[in-house]
Amino acid sequence: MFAVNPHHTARCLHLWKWKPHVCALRRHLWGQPVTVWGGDHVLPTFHPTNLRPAASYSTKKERIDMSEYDVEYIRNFSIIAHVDHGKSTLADRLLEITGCIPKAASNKQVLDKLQVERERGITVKAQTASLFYTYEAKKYLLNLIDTPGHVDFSYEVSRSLSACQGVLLVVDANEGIQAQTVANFFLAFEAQLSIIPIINKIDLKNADPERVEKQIEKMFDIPASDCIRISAKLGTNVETVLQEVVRRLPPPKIEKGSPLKALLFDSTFDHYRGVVASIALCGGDVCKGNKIVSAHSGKCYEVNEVGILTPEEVPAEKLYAGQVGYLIAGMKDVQEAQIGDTLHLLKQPVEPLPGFKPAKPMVFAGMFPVDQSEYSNLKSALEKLTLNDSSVSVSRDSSAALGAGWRLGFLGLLHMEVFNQRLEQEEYNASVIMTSPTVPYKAVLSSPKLIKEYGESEITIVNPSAFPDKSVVKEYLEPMILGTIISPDDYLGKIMSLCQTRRAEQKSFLYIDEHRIMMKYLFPLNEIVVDFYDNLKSLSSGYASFDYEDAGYLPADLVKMDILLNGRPVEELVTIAHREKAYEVGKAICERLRDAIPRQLFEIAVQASIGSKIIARETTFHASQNLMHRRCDGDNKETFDSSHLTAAATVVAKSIDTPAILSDNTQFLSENGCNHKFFGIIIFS
Ligand SMILES: Nc1nc2c(ncn2[C@@H]2O[C@H](COP(=O)(O)OP(=O)(O)OP(=O)(O)O)[C@@H](O)[C@H]2O)c(=O)[nH]1
Repeated sequence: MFAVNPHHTARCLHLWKWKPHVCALRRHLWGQPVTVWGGDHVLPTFHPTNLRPAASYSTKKERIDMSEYDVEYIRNFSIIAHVDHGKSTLADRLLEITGCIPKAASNKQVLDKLQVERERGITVKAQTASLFYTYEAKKYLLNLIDTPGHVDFSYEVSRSLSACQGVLLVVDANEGIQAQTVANFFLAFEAQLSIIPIINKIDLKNADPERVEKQIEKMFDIPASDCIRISAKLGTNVETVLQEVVRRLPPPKIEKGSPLKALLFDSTFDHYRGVVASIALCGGDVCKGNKIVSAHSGKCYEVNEVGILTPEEVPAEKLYAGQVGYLIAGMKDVQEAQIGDTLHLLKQPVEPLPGFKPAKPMVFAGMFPVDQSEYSNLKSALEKLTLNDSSVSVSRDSSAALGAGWRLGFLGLLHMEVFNQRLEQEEYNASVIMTSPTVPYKAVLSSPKLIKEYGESEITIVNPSAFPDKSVVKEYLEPMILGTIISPDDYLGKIMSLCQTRRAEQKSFLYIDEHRIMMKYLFPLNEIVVDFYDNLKSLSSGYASFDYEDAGYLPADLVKMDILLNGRPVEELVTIAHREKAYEVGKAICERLRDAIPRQLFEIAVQASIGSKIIARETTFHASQNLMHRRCDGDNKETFDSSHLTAAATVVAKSIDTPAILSDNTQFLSENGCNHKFFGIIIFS
């Protein structure tokens, strides 16, 4: 549709020197959107001090002997909790007590190793650490998995739980049970794991552990006396946690006498060594030189290395039944390490383990290289990163304005932002343009010709520009979610009216203590995916929490809305809206585009249309109008953003045949870790 303008591309590239982040253009236009281990020879910095002195562990690559840890002395557990309730801080203390890391005030969220985790202060990738703990004169091997708290990463939690027999359910002594506490409890409960409730942050002035214990008793039917009160920050009572892990959690169930049967529950990619697979051994043992087979692909590999994480890699002579560790076996192709796969020895097949339900993407967006010559580099970066994050779905996509790219599916917007940030950071160093996110709609086709073409009558639409016309469709379906909101009852009225404006239907209502309520609502996914959580947080002064689960599809009266610039439809700006809200959405997009497109010496008509009917129109400001949109951050440094903004700027620029330069925006880090940005201006030169 539009020719690529090299002048524009060069300018965009120039702007990329600021290392842009993902922006929520949608916020603006639509009203609101592992560690990679060191090289083979990198030695672990930390080590189980109770096994060998530090001095002997500095130059040679030694192999640890894991044979003394018989299954009855093994405990595999995850730490689960609502966001910020202190999982990673508790993990730090457990690592210190067991000597995995030296005690130091600087130990802060040691297991959050990714740059994105450190910058955002949240866990996005589950992380394993093997702790060695002596209790009543017996040596125990405790395998701990620190998990993320945010709903977008609950897939990481459910995978981690498959390698465990128990969990530490951490609850903040001040905030009490929150939405993700409930969601995580049920994940553990459904997996039939033993649950140890931990009341954390008892050092806080407003801590009320008694109230939280009562909540736990009422909500989860766990006696208050089972709760352990701790301060992970100060280390108060943390040793008790270790003792209770040994006492209350069962050892792993293994198949005695079985040959190797290992669950591949996570993987990371190392540029030098290929796939580093996290495995839990349900039977048999594995060591260097073994020939193993993937039950999923039938491919055979020779094991190069096995080991444990302390949390750094420590190679082991052998891993035994019940143990959790890592395995490197020359899997070079990213498709080879299927999460949920069962590994067994060559010629000794076993019944494969049940595996995992594949992750279901909730949000889709287009991703394009800034410069098309970067396509193959970006492709390889994407392949590698998707190995570290298998919950992202990838398919090819192309756009007239943005060239060849991909359509990616994410578990939520935070997930999408984190994925992009990782792509730009770490060793991938890729510059990308992201288009506005959309949810996956479905259409039940009525046209026999189309049914034949697609090979099925129900199709999923992940790209709004491919939304089929009403004339060939029996009905449209939209994705639904069951949302859980927990809040003090003071905000009840405001929350209920917010939910009403989002087309939600209340399903249940419960007081979890005298003042806190838990409500369940059925929402269209599209209504909550972008700004719902922020609105909820701001109207409840930060006290309400929100979590959701998939609730299938329901019929909906959907329409495809085109956005026209000077009468020309712009493919990349197509959006899908509910008919009831189409006018509101169209008007908001037009107004934002009007503000976003800088003043010209001529006027630009911005219109929203459904079919041939124009439903909203705005005209851009004339150059003579003195309008100032600039916004700067606290330090008065200009920050700006590339992704969605650039997608819009590029298509807008091409639509009016003018090169674009992007300018400043502001950003803030909301409480749930979402990095939201607003852009201020697009200047055309
Ligand atoms: N006062 C106090 N603060 C704590 C305690 N434990 C954790 N914190 C603080 O709570 C904040 C969140 O702690 P994290 O350990 O990152 O929480 P998390 O549950 O791992 O967070 P996510 O991984 O993002 O879900 C940090 O600022 C910690 O310093 C505690 O016992 N007392």
